[in-house]
Amino acid sequence: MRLNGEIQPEEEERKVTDSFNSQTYSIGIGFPHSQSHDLVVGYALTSKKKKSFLQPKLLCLARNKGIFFVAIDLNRPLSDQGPFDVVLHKLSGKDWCANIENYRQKNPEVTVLDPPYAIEHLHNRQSMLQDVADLNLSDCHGKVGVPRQLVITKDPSSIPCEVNKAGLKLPLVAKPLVVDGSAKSHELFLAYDQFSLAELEPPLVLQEFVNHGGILFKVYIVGEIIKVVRRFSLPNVSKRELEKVAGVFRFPRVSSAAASADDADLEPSVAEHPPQPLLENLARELRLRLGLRLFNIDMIREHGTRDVFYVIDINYFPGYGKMPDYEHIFTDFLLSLVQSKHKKRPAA
Ligand SMILES: Nc1ncnc2c1ncn2[C@@H]1O[C@H](COP(=O)(O)OP(=O)(O)OP(=O)(O)O)[C@@H](O)[C@H]1O
Ligand SMILES: O=P(O)(O)O[C@H]1[C@H](OP(=O)(O)O)[C@@H](OP(=O)(O)O)[C@@H](O)[C@@H](O)[C@@H]1OP(=O)(O)O
Ligand SMILES: [Mg+2]
Ligand SMILES: [Mg+2]
Repeated sequence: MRLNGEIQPEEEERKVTDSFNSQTYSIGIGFPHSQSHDLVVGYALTSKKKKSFLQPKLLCLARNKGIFFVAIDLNRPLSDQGPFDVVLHKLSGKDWCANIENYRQKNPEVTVLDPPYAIEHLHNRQSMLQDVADLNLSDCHGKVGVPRQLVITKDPSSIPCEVNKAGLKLPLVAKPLVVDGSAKSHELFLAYDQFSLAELEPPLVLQEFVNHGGILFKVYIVGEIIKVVRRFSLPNVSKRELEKVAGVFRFPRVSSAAASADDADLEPSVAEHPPQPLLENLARELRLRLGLRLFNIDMIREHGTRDVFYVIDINYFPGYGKMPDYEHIFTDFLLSLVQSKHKKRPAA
């Protein structure tokens, strides 16, 4: 069976191979299990996301489990397409948000991952961390907070004074306030003195830099599943360095690199993952409060402590393609959505 618009593993394989001009790897294409109802997942994703997420290994496994991925045609009304059981989306723009929200309300039987108003909450670096700050999570397994931060919306010349008034400690990480998927919204700076910050362009968030031994934990959430990976991050800034250096310095997307720090030879006190019960608490609370099922959390451990953690970033529908075992985790998650829907349905 081929659904209208369904992406085939072999098609995706060809595309991936063509675009990277790399070695072709062969994938066995199985037949869907005979199930009373296959699961149709409509997707609306950027081409970058399609490439990283819809990998042949995901499409193959999905097909074997009776899950079919179908591209949503953005030039046709959503109501004319499908029917879908699930809609996966990550696209920017007000039109798309209005469109998908309207579809969601008219089709309550379709699971839209996730509601656009909930995703919107993560598009601002102040609102994205508000729920973590409100949580004030501190239990016997550790403490999770957010670094102190200040929002600057206008007049960069007022920054030095605002930073003093707020009593923020240097160095500071300057981040664009709005995260809209553009490269610019990931342009970050490290500021060693408050005067140089006047060079930057608001709207910005100025966040205290927390020494964390150069290692960051990416906590991926897929529904109820949590998967943690280690990534390289910025090194500690010593007092001596802070006294000697002045200025603002742009730094690269160090922790987004596919190279994982999982196999690196690290100091155990830096490398040790955050305690599982703490992560479970945090993930459960954020899932509920944010109303999202697909996101990741960037977490760091304050250097020299065992159990003081900070959340510095939350991302919607992150790069799951880099998460080990993502194809199994994701297909199981999609199937669980339908199973829980059937359970909820009252007996006829
Ligand atoms: N407050 C902080 N203290 C220490 N390091 C930080 C802090 N904020 C950011 N960093 C470092 O800068 C990196 C990028 O910051 P952040 O994750 O906020 O940006 P982003 O552009 O949203 O990244 P992503 O690619 O994860 O979306 C972090 O992964 C971490 O290495
Ligand atoms: O670049 P990747 O695909 O790996 O995914 C990154 C993703 O980019 P994409 O959604 O365009 O793919 C980013 O989204 P935007 O903020 O730019 O919207 C953000 O979520 C990063 O945190 C992800 O990296 P990860 O946190 O998983 O390392
Ligand atoms: Mg980040
Ligand atoms: Mg981010």
